[in-house]
Amino acid sequence: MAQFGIIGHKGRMGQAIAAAIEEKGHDFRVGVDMGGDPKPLLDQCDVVVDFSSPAALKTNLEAAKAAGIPILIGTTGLEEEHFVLLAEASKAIPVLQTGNTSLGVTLLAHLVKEAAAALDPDWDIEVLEMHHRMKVDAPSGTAKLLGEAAAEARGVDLSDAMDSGRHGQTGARREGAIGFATLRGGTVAGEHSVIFAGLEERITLSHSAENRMIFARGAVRGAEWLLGKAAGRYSMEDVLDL
Ligand SMILES: NC(=O)C1=CN([C@@H]2O[C@H](COP(=O)(O)OP(=O)(O)OC[C@H]3O[C@@H](n4cnc5c(N)ncnc54)[C@H](OP(=O)(O)O)[C@@H]3O)[C@@H](O)[C@H]2O)C=CC1
Ligand SMILES: O=C(O)C1=N[C@H](C(=O)O)C[C@H](O)C1
Repeated sequence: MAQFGIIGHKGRMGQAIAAAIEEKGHDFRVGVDMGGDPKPLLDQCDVVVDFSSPAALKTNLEAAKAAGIPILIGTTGLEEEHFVLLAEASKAIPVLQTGNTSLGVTLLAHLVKEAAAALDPDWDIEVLEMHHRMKVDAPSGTAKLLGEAAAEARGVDLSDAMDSGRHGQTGARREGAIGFATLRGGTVAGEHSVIFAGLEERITLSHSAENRMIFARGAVRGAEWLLGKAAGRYSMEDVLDL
């Protein structure tokens, strides 16, 4: 049994993770929310999961480092500056960051990588996602993760290839672009499709989250896996040994 800390514990994911921790027979030790200081609390924990806000990342990494415990970060909407912080923290503690902790999406990313590597570069790649009306960032962390998988297989940088938010007189599709389209509405837990559009044929690889417990269970599995690991930067692919 491990002692868990949850940052963002009153949120949608925080609540689901508390349920998944109990389901797996662990102990939910401390919860941190907006305005709370994680530093003194994390001393009581073996591992911490963070599903809060990009603005909280620096403080959360510092608190995990001070407590000397692994941290799993599921927060999305991260920018370049946050990835620099993650790299720095991973020199001192085990850090797993991912836009999607579900086992299904982790496998999907693997399949996207294989498909993008196998298909000729004239197959256009588009990523489509839909989430609930309360989601605050776009494209989703998962959409970016899937785009990264495709970009890596093609040997390009996603920041160069990304084409997001088309509107108006866009001109013809840019050669080699990886396009992103975002839908928001209702209570959708998470829908992602990667479409490979060739000449007169199309392949679509998709994942549907029916409930956010899939993310919560994956987060607990990832956190369990981090216990006892050496300092370093880890992914869900490491957890599944893909
Ligand atoms: N990687 C994955 O598999 C998944 C990732 N996510 C991501 O997780 C994050 C949270 O999602 P969700 O639970 O739906 O969002 P919610 O808004 O429901 O929850 C966020 C929680 O974090 C708290 N919070 C906000 N700012 C801070 C801060 N500075 N310090 C500490 N706590 C803070 C909020 O408190 P308050 O309400 O007081 O502001 C709230 O309790 C998002 O980035 C989302 O995209 C979601 C699902 C799966
Ligand atoms: O905010 C959400 O809800 C989700 N966020 C993650 C993302 O941005 O991809 C993962 C999941 O799809 C749900």
